[in-house]
Amino acid sequence: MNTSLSQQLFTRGKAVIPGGVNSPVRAFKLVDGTPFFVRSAKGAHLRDEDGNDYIDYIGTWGPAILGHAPDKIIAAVGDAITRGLGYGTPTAVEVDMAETIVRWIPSIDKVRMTSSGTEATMSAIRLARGYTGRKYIIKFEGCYHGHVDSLLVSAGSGALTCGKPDSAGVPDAFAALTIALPYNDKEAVRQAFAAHGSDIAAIILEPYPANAGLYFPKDNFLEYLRDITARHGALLIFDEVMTGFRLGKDGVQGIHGITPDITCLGKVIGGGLPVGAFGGRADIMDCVSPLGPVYQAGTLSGNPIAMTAGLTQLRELENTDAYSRLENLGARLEEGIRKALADTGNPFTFHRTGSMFCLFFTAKEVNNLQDAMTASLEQYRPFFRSLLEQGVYFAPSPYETGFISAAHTESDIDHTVAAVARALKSIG
Ligand SMILES: Cc1ncc(COP(=O)(O)O)c(C=O)c1O
Ligand SMILES: N[C@H](C=O)CCC(=O)O
Repeated sequence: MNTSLSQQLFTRGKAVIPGGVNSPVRAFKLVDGTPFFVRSAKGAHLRDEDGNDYIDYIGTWGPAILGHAPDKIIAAVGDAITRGLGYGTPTAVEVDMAETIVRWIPSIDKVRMTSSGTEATMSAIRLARGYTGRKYIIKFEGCYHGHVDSLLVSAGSGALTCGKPDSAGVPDAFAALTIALPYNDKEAVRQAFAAHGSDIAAIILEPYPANAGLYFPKDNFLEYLRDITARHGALLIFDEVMTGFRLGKDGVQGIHGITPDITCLGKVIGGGLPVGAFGGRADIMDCVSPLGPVYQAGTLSGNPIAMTAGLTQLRELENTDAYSRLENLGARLEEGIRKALADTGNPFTFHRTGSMFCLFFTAKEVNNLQDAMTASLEQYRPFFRSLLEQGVYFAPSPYETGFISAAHTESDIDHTVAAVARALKSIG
């Protein structure tokens, strides 16, 4: 595979952009590689500057649930830009977007749009502190909530990939207000509330953690968190930036029948453009400025082009059989990968829910960050490289989740399964 143009661009990029990338996980640092530079994308495929084609399982890190550049989103955005790129005034499409989110997610009475998932989680914890008048936030090790100062404590995703789960630049005084606990550990949560109960403003979590691999709640962990927060007057914040509208219309909360107080959204609701949102119960959301004392704002928040892209994507999800297609494609991939693992005698752990999946290079059951860290990086590296050389793009880090889009074809999936089988054989 010729990647000379990508290599030249990376050299130029590194001279003027830290690490040559605008978000660390793109740098291929952990897999000792050179990132490919994308020229165009359509459906489930990426084309790089050298003309190589890849079946993509990153999907812009989640937003591209219908695949890249879906015709309907491109047409809607094309139409919207003829009326201007943004006005800094309220628009009809923002109201349509808010009504759609409120209709799909029963725990949300009111919602405020932001320009990223980071802004959504940052605003949500400020709101929780403002509403409760308390200072501590509980998060879980390996969960990633964007690059919010006080949430870059035991963080997943690029922070974990780059070996910096506790970022430099976060004052000790901020980090001291974040209590990081192991996911799925009810006893640790109980002890934190026993020690600090009346000072805990909120628990924030990815209900299905997907930034240190992908793992799931067990033994009614989410129900336990709902109960203990309610008993102590703390808020429960579900960060569904990744899972919201990806796993169905009402996210993980819908799957488990849990009502969080605040929900953070992003990725899919932007249709590929920069969007985030946080929403929840009316009495909590009414604490947000201009109604209440918690300040929150954004020059480009609710940008009409981004709202148009996101709303078009949500309507497509509502009006087509996309979720059942995603489940079928996911099941096909899972069956193929499990067979490849069995055929090659590899005992690795594979997790999937709907269109999200993760292969851990460990035989251990994975229920938290510590389990996820037992996965072998030495095996992931050549596995990743072998796939890439076969034109299949999995995440350049074992701590990220794979995404399938409704634009993947059965033949894409079968090609991928064959590539995975060859990659597994090649690592022995
Ligand atoms: C669960 C979760 N929360 C928050 C974020 C932050 O979103 P963004 O990168 O749009 O700021 C991300 C991804 O980056 C995420 O996966
Ligand atoms: N895992 C991250 C978000 O979900 C990856 C996106 C990024 O940080 O660039």
